[in-house]
Amino acid sequence: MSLLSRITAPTAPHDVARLVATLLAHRQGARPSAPATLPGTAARRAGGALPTGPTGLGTSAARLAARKAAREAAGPGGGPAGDAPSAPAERGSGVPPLYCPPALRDDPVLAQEVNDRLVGWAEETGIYAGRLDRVRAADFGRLMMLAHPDSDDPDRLLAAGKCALAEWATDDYYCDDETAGSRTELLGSQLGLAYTAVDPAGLPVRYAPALEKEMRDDPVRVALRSALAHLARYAEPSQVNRLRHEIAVLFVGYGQEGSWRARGHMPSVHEYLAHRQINSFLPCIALADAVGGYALGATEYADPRVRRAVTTAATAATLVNDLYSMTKEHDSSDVEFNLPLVVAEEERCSPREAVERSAEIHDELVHAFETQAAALALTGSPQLRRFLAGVWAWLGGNREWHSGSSRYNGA
Ligand SMILES: CC(C)=CCC/C(C)=C(\C)COP(=O)(O)OP(=O)(O)O
Repeated sequence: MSLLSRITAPTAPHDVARLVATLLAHRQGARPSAPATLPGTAARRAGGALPTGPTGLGTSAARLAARKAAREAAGPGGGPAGDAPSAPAERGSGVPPLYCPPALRDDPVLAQEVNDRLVGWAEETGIYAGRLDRVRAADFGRLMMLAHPDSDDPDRLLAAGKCALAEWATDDYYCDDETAGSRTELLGSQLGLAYTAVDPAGLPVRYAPALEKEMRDDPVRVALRSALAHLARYAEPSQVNRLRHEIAVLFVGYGQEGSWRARGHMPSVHEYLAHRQINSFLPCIALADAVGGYALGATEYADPRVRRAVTTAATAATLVNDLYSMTKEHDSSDVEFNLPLVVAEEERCSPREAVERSAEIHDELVHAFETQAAALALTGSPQLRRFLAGVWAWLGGNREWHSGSSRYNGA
């Protein structure tokens, strides 16, 4: 069975029939049963990861500051009683069942090979120095294995893993981990130089060595440059260029979050959701074809309908991150943002209601992608069909990884 044929309802054999069934189910408000849920994601333990406090105009900045102060006062892992699902055994278990495909394969041997090589590479670049045990435990190799089931090639998976880890390191080092040295006032300067690692600046000869030194002196920039070089062994220039574009967009998102942090701004739900489209896993998802060993053409990738579908999927995948990382973010001494927090703030609802509402929003986006992808598959190229199937598979692998990774489950 092709990956694509698993995107839509399995009962209807014909593509058009499947599309009609999907559209009708959505229009009638029926809730198609989700594909089999994956181990560890079904528990519905209510958590209180969100704060209560004063409401009304102008109070969100105060709440941000108060939350940060409370976390600092509570110390590592601490928090007001009943304010978060912070007991390690409960971590990740407050996530409601999500409408999300299952991971299409589990190959621990392949995952470990990719992970070992990825950690070795991280050590060479200098990212996460002194924290490599945590990187190993988070098992980004497993994420690549789960999210790209149409490649058994560890080196292709490694190339994608390097890109992902370098993008994550950019976030950790520059944006939201003060223990890794992030400082909001430096964010724009650092992102500007980091982008140069991805899209080299052609300087006059006299100035090139100084810039080259800047590139080599910073582990994040070393990692970004090295990751793109590895990917270029497998990707066509148009695919590398696609990644550059997605990384540029990602960096805009990093800057937006930095601006919120700097001025103590709590975004509205619509503002946050638009942000989560750009500060998202799209740079990872965009590699589905390069990792799979084929190329979706630049024109088809840029088709607004394809863009809409792919960005919708990327937002959904990133909301999975929001749901699974709530506890990690609550325990952090830094100011963090996630959808449940933003929903609770705007809707003045309980933490549990905000989590449920966030899960509904996620599900709506996955249904939307499913419908859009089914329609596109009818008229698109074989490469587009395979790509959309790859995006679907990425969603399943992503959720499976989040449900088990020590990054979110407090190992
Ligand atoms: C791999 C990649 C493209 C990452 C970029 C965006 C990113 C860091 C996430 C989508 C994860 O969000 P967040 O900042 O909340 O990260 P963690 O929860 O700390 O993993």
